[in-house]
Amino acid sequence: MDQGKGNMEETVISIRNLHKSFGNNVVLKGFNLDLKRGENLAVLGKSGSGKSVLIKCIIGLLAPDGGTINVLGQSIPDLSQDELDRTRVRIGFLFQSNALYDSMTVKENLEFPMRRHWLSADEKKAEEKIAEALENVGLLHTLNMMPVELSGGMRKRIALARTLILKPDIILYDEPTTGLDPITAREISTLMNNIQKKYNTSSIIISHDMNCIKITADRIIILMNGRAYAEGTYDELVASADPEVKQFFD
Ligand SMILES: Nc1ncnc2c1ncn2[C@@H]1O[C@H](COP(=O)(O)OP(=O)(O)OP(=O)(O)O)[C@@H](O)[C@H]1O
Repeated sequence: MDQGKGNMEETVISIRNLHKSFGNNVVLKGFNLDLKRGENLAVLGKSGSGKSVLIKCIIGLLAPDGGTINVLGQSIPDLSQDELDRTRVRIGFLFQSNALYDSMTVKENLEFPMRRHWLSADEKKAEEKIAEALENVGLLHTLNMMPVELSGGMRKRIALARTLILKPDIILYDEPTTGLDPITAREISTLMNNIQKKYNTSSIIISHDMNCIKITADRIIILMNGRAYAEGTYDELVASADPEVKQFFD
């Protein structure tokens, strides 16, 4: 792991012995995870293995049946709705479904999270934040454009800029490159790394795109049978002789 990325020792998410079932469907059965400050962690797993359930438990959308989930020093299942909302402001999401509002300009789309969290009533400061976020994704010139005028890759960048507006400590990426051509997917992956370096953000990346994982992940956890089955860097896991691990890299 790159030790030059800041204080790698601070743990921003710690999950221990997480259990979650839906009726007889046992999804998570003793899952553990630690995410360090400034780290990009990829979670790999087959379809239906529980990656989305894990993310939903982390942001308090699903209550676990057992175990502990600590995010930025808070025990998520024990928080009141107000406390949960305050913690969620520090977590950015880039989900596949994170669509832009088609009836709003890029600028208005980026104002949206600030308005929702009643941040930055000062118009000038808000404009500076929007410009900084757009500069980070190389799209300052799109400020007054409508989403329909943008390509898929540009829309993804704008969605990422919108996530950056609130300067999150943690970014959760769910399939960030799905639906993009390989070149654009690589550009988004590189951008994810640039943002990680610039703001020392910590990320959990859920993706089936092994190129994206190779570019972005400092560490990978393979979620299988409800547990963290294997863990390591891309290079460590790609060299594994375990057929269960190998199948992800073939
Ligand atoms: N709200 C829910 N109620 C009942 N079952 C659920 C619920 N959410 C998820 N599940 C079940 O939990 C299991 C794991 O689902 P999950 O969506 O986390 O998989 P995933 O690893 O994210 O899959 P994919 O890669 O296809 O997105 C599935 O069997 C799913 O049917």
